[in-house]
Amino acid sequence: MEMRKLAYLGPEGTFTEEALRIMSPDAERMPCPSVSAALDAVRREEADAAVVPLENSLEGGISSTLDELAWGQPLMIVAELLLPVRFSLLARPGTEIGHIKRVITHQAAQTQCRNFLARELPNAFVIAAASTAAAAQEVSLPGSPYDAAIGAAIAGEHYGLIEVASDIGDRSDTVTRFIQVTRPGPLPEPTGADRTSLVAYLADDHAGALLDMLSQFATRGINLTRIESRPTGDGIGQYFFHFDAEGHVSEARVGEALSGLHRISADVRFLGSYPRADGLSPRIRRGTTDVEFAEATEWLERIRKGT
Ligand SMILES: O=C(O)C(=O)Cc1ccccc1
Repeated sequence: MEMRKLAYLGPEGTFTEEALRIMSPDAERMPCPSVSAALDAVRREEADAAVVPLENSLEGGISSTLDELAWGQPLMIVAELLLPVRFSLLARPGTEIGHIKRVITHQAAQTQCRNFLARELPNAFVIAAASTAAAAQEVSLPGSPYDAAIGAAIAGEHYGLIEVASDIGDRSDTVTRFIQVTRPGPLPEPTGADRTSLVAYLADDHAGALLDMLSQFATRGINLTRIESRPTGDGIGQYFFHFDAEGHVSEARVGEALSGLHRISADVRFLGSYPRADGLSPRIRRGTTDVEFAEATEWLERIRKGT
């Protein structure tokens, strides 16, 4: 079998690379300079799949990924992974913490190390990089204007930096959710512990418009694991919604909720049904099993035929 080629948020040494190595240890790796570049590599068929960060337990959704999935040529999530992340302060050998004035890192890392930065480096400027490894690489360049990077300890090793401080995250139990994305195709088989992701755009703005969308899930007994509003770009107050729901679209209650959502929305983009990394199965409410949906459909057919 030909080796699968996986694009990811690079360069070498990102947390995303760590996630990719766990998800697909045998794949060929294609580091990309941004989430957009990784997803576009899949769209252009230069890669079979991409691994990108989606969500963090401290910060919520990673906006760049959410927006990339919502617009452009559709892509489909086929797998997810939860990865605990630990941050280190990385600098060129010989650097003392007292001399660090300019720090570079990924925005998600900055937010997760906010307390450390306020306490230990209150006067340092923090500059955003495309990834934590891009930041480490930048600090390693001769004549770099940056004194330190925040990233994985392994990125420090890779780019010849030392760990000035380790485990500097505000919480030690922070987890990041990474996804593997392909071009639309056959769905992963249902496992009984699945997640379905989608985005929905409002048909018309009215009181209770979001409640109407949520009701589609609620009346079918579907628990949501994430909901996020993102601006459409059309002006202040114009939003669309990301939903992660428990279950697989092949299950009746999830399918019915999605058709209901389709009826009341301007557009629904299906982003995939795939196994949950935590393996948790939903509690299925009475009256929402596949058997009960099938019985109800048969009953309706009988009364319509008058039999
Ligand atoms: O920049 C990285 O290394 C990434 O993979 C993105 C990221 C940044 C901070 C926390 C989790 C993921």
